[in-house]
Amino acid sequence: MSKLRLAVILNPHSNRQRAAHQAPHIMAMLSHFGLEATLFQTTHIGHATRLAQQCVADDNWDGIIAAGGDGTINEIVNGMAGSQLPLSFIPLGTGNDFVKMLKVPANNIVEAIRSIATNRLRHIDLGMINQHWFINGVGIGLDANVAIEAQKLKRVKGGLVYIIAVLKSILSYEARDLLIETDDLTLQKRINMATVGNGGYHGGGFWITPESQIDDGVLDVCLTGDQSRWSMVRDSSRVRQGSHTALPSVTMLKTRTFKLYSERGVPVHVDGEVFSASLHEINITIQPAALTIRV
Ligand SMILES: Nc1ncnc2c1ncn2[C@@H]1O[C@H](COP(=O)(O)OP(=O)(O)OP(=O)(O)O)[C@@H](O)[C@H]1O
Repeated sequence: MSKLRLAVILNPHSNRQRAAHQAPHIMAMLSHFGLEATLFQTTHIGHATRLAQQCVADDNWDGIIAAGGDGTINEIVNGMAGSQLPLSFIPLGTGNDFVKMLKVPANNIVEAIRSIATNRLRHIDLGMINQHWFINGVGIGLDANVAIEAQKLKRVKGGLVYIIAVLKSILSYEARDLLIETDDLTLQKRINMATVGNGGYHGGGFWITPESQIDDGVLDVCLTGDQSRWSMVRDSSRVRQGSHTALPSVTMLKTRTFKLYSERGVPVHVDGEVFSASLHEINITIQPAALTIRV
């Protein structure tokens, strides 16, 4: 069998620039495992989308490897829409939430590449929010405020960023009155946080939608009602274990469509990156088996 030709799209900026140092090791390991790879490094926000579009148009590759975190994967997926080209993952990000659904080990480049070399293909679902693809999830409200706060913490490293951002958001975010429509119901409720998951882990390891499967054709939704700041702090450890779903303040739903209207704008993150500081209308759908992955 001829060697697989793979385009590696690496974001040197991932995990506070730590990813930049990994490029030589990644290329050496790809070669070690018999893969023919070419490295493309992103130079600016949005560049991974352009590079992925170019790879699809070239018609010269057997696949793309996303070397970065969830934001990089999101940009690449948005450049690959409609393509059959398989996507693989070398997790180099801060949260690396999406790959937790794949058992691809974070911080272990050798194991990630060994797994790519086994050449197993899978079809997975993608979500779409207001004409933009997502692979892992959308966070609305407090969850998105966490992403906005995390962006501001330029000097803090690793997982600590998310812990500080979560605590700051719990102290400052005000719940909104939302109108939500799913496949089966219409809800009018004061909501602190709404998470719409294709994957199950969000915000750096919080297992917010623990029943999520990336190939089941449905979105899992977690709605958290208005609650006291103390109960939010108390419950956050339960969210890490996914045992929050039975709490009275939590509503879990499954749906293929999710619409939201809010008079007061809500902050939104998509795959962990800030999408908007204030949206009044959100339209989310699931596109079953929209992406081929090689993992
Ligand atoms: N050369 C670059 N300089 C600055 N920002 C970049 C560059 N290339 C890409 N980016 C932006 O960096 C963002 C964050 O990258 P990424 O998600 O890979 O890392 P992370 O935030 O550390 O990880 P995670 O999302 O898993 O927590 C991407 O959404 C992308 O827009």
